[in-house]
Amino acid sequence: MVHAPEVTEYMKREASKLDVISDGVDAVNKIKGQKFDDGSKFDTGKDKATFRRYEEACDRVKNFYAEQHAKQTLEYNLRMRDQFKNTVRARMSVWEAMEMLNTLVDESDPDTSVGQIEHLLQTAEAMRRDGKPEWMQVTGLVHDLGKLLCFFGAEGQWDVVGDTFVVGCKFSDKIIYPDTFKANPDYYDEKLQTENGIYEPGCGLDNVLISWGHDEYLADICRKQSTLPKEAISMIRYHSFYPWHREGAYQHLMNEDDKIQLQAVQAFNPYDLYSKSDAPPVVEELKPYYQGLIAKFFPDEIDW
Ligand SMILES: O[C@H]1[C@H](O)[C@@H](O)[C@H](O)[C@@H](O)[C@H]1O
Ligand SMILES: [Fe+2]
Ligand SMILES: [Fe+2]
Repeated sequence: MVHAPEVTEYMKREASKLDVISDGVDAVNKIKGQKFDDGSKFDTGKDKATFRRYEEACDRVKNFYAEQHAKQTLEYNLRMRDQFKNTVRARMSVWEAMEMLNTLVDESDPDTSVGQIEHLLQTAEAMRRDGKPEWMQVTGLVHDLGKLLCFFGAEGQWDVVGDTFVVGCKFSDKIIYPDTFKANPDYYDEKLQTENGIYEPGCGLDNVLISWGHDEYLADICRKQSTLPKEAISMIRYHSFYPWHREGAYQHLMNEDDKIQLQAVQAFNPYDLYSKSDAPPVVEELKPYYQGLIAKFFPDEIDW
């Protein structure tokens, strides 16, 4: 994997800001014990502890996860990957995709009920305010575009949004509402419920099947059709992977490069999560700036 020099430099600066040592397991533990969002200057205007309170969430959120955890099986995952490989659902620009998402309200999210175009602009704007590099701002801008799946024949929202986890090995107890996996057929398959399941220890997360949804879908599109660096692809692919990037699960499946990718994802996370309480952005005012950025990393039209 080639890392552009400016990306490597950026990651070094982030790492030193967060006081993260590059040894992966330690990095996770160290980050877990401290506030890894300290690198961001923006003020949420809301206590950070009030985000992601799933025990107190409304029934909409609880029902969503009950359904998702019952239905995301290994078999389903493989079927979806196969179905998506080499097929195109639509052709449109990044901005058109953002507008299409405008009407979607995410049922899994206890922290926001604004349309997705606003959430994307809030994320990117928080990064811009903090002087983050352009490739990262554009990553913030597009990171949830995979939710377009909702318009492309998804069965519901359970196969599009929500936190993600690994399928094909034991369901981690670091996933929210872990008891709900008792309704998943894989839970009763002994081969799939060992620590490693179908994987080799240290195989690297590139080789691991993450539950199907907007992250896997968009990461694949950006890998193939954008010039974004690997760190950006990881920010997209793992941004919902809270059991890993926040709770430290699945360390036994990581390889050396995943340790670097983890730092990138942790640098991304506060902008995604805490910008949800920012004032709603004025879409038309921001459009020219972000269209300029999009043009630097994406072709005019994308195969979705
Ligand atoms: O409810 C949210 C939402 O669906 C986000 O887009 C996803 O990235 C999060 O992980 C999830 O918790
Ligand atoms: Fe997301
Ligand atoms: Fe998001």
